[in-house]
Amino acid sequence: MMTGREPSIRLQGVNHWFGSGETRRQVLFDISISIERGSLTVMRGPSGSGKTTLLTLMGALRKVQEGSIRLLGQELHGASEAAQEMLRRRFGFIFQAHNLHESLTARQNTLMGLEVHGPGGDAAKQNAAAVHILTSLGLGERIDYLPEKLSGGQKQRVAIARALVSNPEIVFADEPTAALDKEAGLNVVRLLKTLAETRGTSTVMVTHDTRIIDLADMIITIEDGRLA
Ligand SMILES: Nc1ncnc2c1ncn2[C@@H]1O[C@H](COP(=O)(O)OP(=O)(O)OP(=O)(O)O)[C@@H](O)[C@H]1O
Repeated sequence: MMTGREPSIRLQGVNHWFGSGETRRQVLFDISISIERGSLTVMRGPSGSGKTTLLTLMGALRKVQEGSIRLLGQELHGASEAAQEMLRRRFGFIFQAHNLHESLTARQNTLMGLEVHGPGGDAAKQNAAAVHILTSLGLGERIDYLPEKLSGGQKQRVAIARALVSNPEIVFADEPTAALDKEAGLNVVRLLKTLAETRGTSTVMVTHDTRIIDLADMIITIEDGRLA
């Protein structure tokens, strides 16, 4: 369990390689970072610098090759697939390909974010949580729309609702506001900030959006696989 003082995420001496033999190439070099509970951390850097690789390592979506990654007090390096899966259930992921189910409405897609926690739970409460989060993302009028009736930015917001409806302890996001206009993008960040303050949710986000960078508690800049 989370102790009060342990950071949400702590990396020490993380190195990472892709490929094997002749084509083996190091893409991350000696990364050490500590991310506090309830903080908004922005990761930025040039294309190909290693941001997505680092984000997926932190999210327990990729095997740790060298170094230590502690998430919510648990060491990832050497952890079993089952242990990693248990951790991932405590996270929300917002990636660019929103992968909504085309046959499900915004509400039903959002409720899918609760399915990973297994059956059970109070259906009325779950529905209220889905409606609440969709409304706070400006989709109150679109709750029962199918994705085909939504714009790219609206679909993106449904994907964000799905990632947040379970009250994850850590949110990992890769350019979550890329498809959104200025106002919608700021709404997403305000929502994440509110979750940070009220629930201690930590967010790690890859973004180049300067308006979001201004709101960050910590900025991580990666260049050629190294912290700059
Ligand atoms: N599966 C893979 N196999 C081999 N090389 C990879 C793989 N994934 C990424 N790379 C390489 O690792 C480096 C870091 O990639 P990564 O996607 O982490 O960068 P990025 O900073 O997220 O880039 P972008 O901003 O363009 O998304 C790049 O040189 C990339 O070509």
